[in-house]
Amino acid sequence: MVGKQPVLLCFRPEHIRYFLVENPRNFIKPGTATGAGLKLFLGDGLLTIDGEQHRQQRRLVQPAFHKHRVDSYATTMTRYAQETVDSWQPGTVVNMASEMQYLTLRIITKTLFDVDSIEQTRQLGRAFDAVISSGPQRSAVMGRLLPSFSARQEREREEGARVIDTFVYGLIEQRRKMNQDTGDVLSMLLAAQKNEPGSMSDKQIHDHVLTFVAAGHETAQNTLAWTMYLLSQHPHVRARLLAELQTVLNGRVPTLEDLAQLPYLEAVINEAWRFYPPAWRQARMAIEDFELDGYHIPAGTIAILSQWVVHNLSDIWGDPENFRPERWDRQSGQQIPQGAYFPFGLGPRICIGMPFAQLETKLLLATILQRYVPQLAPGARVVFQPLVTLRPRYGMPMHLDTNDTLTRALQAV
Ligand code: HEM
Repeated sequence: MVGKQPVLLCFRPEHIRYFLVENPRNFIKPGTATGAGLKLFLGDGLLTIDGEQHRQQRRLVQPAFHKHRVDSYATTMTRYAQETVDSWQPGTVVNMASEMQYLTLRIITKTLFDVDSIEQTRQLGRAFDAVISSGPQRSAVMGRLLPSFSARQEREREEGARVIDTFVYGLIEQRRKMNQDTGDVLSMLLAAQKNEPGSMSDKQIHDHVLTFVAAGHETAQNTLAWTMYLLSQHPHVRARLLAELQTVLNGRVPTLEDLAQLPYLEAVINEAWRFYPPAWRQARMAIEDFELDGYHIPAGTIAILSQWVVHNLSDIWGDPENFRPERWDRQSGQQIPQGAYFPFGLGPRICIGMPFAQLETKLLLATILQRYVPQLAPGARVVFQPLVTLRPRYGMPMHLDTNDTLTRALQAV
């Protein structure tokens, strides 16, 4: 019990399957019932609605995330990644967490909403930081276990939320005035509003836009920062990855077509998602009583499902403490039972942005590593901050070694 709230901690793959794949209709997101947690910030976006409303809205927005559509974003992703890399100076230290936040925010606002303003992106990044840093305080269950935040943090959160709201409503307004289909997600939402009266309120569009921007960059930025950290701590893995990139790309910018030739790149990112899952826990609340493992569990119970824990079970993974991309090798890798690995969730509410994130993280990492081999800066403190996502608490200061290091790294193996 947490206070008067019955809570169930579920840490086995079969439990993950039970809640997410086999019985999703008996469970809702706790925040949608209590109005707490992410619901406070994201309102009625796809992440924070349930039942029939969720099924209807997911059907409406799904086409924007089909693979062929997402694939068409590849050149924007690599172009922006190159611009970021061009802005760096060899031999300096950058905070990789905020660099990746800026880059992934730029990509999401450009690809999904056709917005490209450097100043606006920086401002939005700061606003999201302020809002997300105060996230757990308001979460339905976890917030009660964590210390309260100060009045100053609360003011910063409110100011952050205001900046984000102004951006989103401004975007909708601007697009309405243009009255033109630009083929992006926002056009699709506005068209649905026009063609299917009652399907989409203005507030609903606002909440979708906000959700896509928030969910679409926060998790990807963490993936990239953690993956670069892991590579800097595992020179053998890094050397093998750099060798693959050199063989296939030989210094040129990666394209969509190249990705099929880069299986180790994919394995490194899959392993990073196992090791440091950006979404480290999910929660579900029972609508009706249910039976699990012979126990009768009452309606209203909140189940916490944790990627962080399940991705580290030694009877499943053998050596979970080792960062070992080889376990993802298609021929010689491990057999992984369904429910043991779920960085994007599972079942009907699996992350709608998964194809986007898979494409983006591979292209960005490959583009960056063509030019730089980032090393953790001396004296950097790397500490987890498990908020809505798993963030590095003090950022990720990294020294930008150039590709000469590549030769040395390869020789070191
Ligand atoms: C590494 C990147 C990402 C990770 C690890 C991730 C993880 C997740 C997880 C675990 C869920 C399920 C949450 C739950 O059911 O409780 C989810 C849902 C969702 N994600 Fe992602 N995500 C990522 C990238 C993205 C991107 C790029 C977008 C949008 C462009 C996005 C949009 C969403 C949305 C809208 C949902 C709600 C889907 C629904 O309930 O129907 N995510 N994500």
